[in-house]
Amino acid sequence: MLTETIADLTSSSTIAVTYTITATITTIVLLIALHINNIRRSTSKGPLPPGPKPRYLIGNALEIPFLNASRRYLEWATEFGSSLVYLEALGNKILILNSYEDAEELLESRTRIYCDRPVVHTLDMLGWDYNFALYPYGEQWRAHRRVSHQALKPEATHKYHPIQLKKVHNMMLGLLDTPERFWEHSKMLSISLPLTTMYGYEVQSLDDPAVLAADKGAEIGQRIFAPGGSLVNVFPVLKHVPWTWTQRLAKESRRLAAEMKRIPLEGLLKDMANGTATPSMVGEFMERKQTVGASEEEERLVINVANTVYGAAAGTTMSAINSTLYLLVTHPHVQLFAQAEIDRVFGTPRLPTFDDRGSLPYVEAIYREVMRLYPPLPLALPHKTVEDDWYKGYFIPKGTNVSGNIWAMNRDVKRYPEPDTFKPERFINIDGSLNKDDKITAYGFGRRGCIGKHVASDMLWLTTATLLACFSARKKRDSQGNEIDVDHGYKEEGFVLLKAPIECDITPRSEVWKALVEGTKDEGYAY
Ligand code: HEM
Repeated sequence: MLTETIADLTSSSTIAVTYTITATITTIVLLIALHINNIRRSTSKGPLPPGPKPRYLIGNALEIPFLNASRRYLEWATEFGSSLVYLEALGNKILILNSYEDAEELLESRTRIYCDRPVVHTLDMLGWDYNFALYPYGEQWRAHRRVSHQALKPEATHKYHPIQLKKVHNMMLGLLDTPERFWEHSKMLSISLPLTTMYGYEVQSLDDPAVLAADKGAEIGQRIFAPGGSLVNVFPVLKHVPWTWTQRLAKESRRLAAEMKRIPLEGLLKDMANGTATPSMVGEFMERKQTVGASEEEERLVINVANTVYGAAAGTTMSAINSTLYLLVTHPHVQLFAQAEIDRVFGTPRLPTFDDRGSLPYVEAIYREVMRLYPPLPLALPHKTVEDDWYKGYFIPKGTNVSGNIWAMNRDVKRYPEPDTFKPERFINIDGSLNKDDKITAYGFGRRGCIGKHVASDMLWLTTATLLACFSARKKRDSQGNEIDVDHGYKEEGFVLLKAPIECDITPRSEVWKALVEGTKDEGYAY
């Protein structure tokens, strides 16, 4: 007993000593590296773009915003009179592009230089090494992007139309039953669509184990990725130190990531064995594997893509749908105008289909304007330069993390007068047709731009058109008949822009529209 206790004490004191030595060496190495970096900064190959003055050694580490970052960067752009804003934090170089022209030139025309991603040191610890959206530029990223391109290219997206129609109709049925739970219906649609298209997996409720695993995993990821969230982000060597807070969370995250893969895959294999599988990307691959064979590497790629898509699609889609409802409720005249367009084009009531997209320019303009005003990822995802570059007389060092500030570029008063006002008509010509401003910056830029943008665009358009056709959404009224204002809050935490839930009345436009929605129950109501 005594020997065991002594052995325990000895091993814990050995660990403590190892930990202290590692931490001390790391700190010294880092201080030297930061000092060298400081010297290099002042002897760089040209002036760096303007930005807040860096402090000795730590640079702008104390100024990097975590909450509402895109707005803070726009303020700096105004303060320094420059669309380019440059910061440095603990050796990390950061460039923010606040104008569309800069993003177009650097991230699109010079995409070869700007197509890398910053290294995320906690990626493998978290079990997120499947997520190719965060991969550095290189062969692994290219292989994953090729697989996803096959599944998500414009010519392939019509495959998903029947399932998108069914899921949107399911959401409308949910709104008939429990309109006050709009936020849950929107989450259900945003989550169930990628799981169905990738695995043929039908989510039954928001308590589905695959959904819970993904939700909890994303929450842990947010905590660890957040600035100051984990010291491993700053001192990668700490990855190897056991029994830390990060290690404990990372272990749980790895378990959840494994569950996220296992649950839908097992469901798919069972459905295939029973002959009940619905078409899906992983399902198609598994069939090919069973008939003509496929390597383990090919299987790894396909499963990685399926899980990346799930993570990339759910939060972004939900953000856009929630903004759509908020903007329609707060702009009733826009709703009425769109409904008049739908009634005029349809003649008699019927549910919208994808074939209607070209005939409803005002509905299209609403989609464009929602994405302009509230881009779901206001700073997109950071790119990284693979070599030195020069632009507008400034030097942009190799290894700089470059973010396109979509929030700021969409508020450029020269391109969009009254930029904070929701005005779908800014996309409409005098003759009622759509103008040529169809580049939706919300999907990002260049080679790293959103690969799912065609699927996302179809989904968001259909949801907007069907919601407008079937329902009216209005502010609630108090007992005196006065309108109750909605919560106008937004929170930009980490990468995603989140709309605070609003309370409103969502009612069918008439008994005819209600009957049309009810008629979709035959398609199969999943929740
Ligand atoms: C409203 C919906 C969506 C928005 C606003 C959105 C936006 C974005 C943005 C801004 C990026 C980063 C682009 C950059 O680095 O310049 C991105 C990347 C990505 N998106 Fe989306 N996205 C949406 C939906 C989807 C969907 C539905 C899918 C899949 C079906 C998807 C898959 C991806 C993937 C895989 C990447 C990483 C691309 C890479 O690094 O190569 N996204 N998205």
